[in-house]
Amino acid sequence: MGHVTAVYQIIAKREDLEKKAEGIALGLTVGSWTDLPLLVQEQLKKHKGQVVEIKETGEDPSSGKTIAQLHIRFPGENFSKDIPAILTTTFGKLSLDGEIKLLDLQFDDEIFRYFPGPRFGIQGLREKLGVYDRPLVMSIFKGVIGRDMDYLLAQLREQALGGVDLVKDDEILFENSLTSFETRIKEGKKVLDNVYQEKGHRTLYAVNLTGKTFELKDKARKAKELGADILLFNVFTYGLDVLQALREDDEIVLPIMAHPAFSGSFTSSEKYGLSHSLLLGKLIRIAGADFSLFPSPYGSVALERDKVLKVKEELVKESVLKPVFPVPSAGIHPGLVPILIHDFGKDCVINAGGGVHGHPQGAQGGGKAFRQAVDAVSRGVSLNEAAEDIELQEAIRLWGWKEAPSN
Ligand SMILES: CSCCC(=O)C(=O)COP(=O)(O)O
Ligand SMILES: [Mg+2]
Repeated sequence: MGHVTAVYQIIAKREDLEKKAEGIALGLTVGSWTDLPLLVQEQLKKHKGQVVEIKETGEDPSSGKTIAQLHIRFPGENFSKDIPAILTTTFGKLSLDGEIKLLDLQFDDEIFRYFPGPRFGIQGLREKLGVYDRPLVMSIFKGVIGRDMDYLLAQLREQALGGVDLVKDDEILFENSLTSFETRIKEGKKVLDNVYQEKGHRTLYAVNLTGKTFELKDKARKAKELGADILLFNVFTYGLDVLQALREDDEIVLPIMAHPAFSGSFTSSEKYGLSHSLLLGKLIRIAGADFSLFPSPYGSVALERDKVLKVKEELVKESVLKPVFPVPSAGIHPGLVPILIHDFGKDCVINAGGGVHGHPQGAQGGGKAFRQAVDAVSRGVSLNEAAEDIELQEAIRLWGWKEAPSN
């Protein structure tokens, strides 16, 4: 039946650590233990949680208490092999119980095989695009709420003409009468096919899958039928299991791009919630997204670099599950391309909204500037030396640039 080991960070008095750990191991599994008759203990043994390790990691400056990691093993006998059951077992009631944060869930192979992981992964997406040797560039529709289809399609065309590989809806664009989901897919496809005919450049469009949970599968199947390229999905307002259900449906078979909207409410605290690497990395991967968006260390919603790199590590590390495209996002402009490639390598998606549309030459100029920045870094040329790249130079004049460290 396997097991899951949960790693928690707690803040408590040193002398209480052991008792707390035992309390979690028993409280979330069989309840009391030493009071039970031996026969019952024998019967319940395989359901009992185990304290595997207690590791002191520091001192909380505000309270003087000890910060520690507790590693607790939960037997697979106790839960069905789905994310809601695993999260409720390991961090259900416990998440409400004082200063405790779930840092990691370590699944053994037995449990792992219940989870699909991405259907396409990095390689599958590269094959769709025919782009193998560089980071992908994605731009985001901006300012399309309240606008009609003509406006949206004109913006789509400009972005595609700039040479971006992907265009995604903004996560705040929902079903609406001016630019409905189905029309966006059908009409968007025509625009992108035209750009392909004209320029030979294929851009894929990630359409925002929204609505009531129990309508999503039908809507996603319809999207597939209409020729959608990718589904954008606000996974954290729905739940990871909904993402998994979309991934596992063999009538949908579309790449899924997980947006981090709402995830900050679970991850932002240093003392409560879940770690970024667990939520935006490991759990997104096992549930089956092909892309994971998260704040980059450098943009407008910056997250500490070490946390971001741990997210990336969970998305791409060696595993039986396919790797997920890391998408560092928010406030990205072309001048950040060198440092993003330094941190994430070529297997990432460089994603921008304002950094594309705010270019002096509009979205087309912005897309070109990003592609020029990626090409310059790939050739080993410093951005300010790529003088022939006019759009890039304009972007640098506007937003500046950040040299990557030499290591
Ligand atoms: C925190 S990741 C979200 C990225 C996103 O959805 C977005 O709209 C970013 O837009 P920006 O103009 O900051 O590139
Ligand atoms: Mg957005």
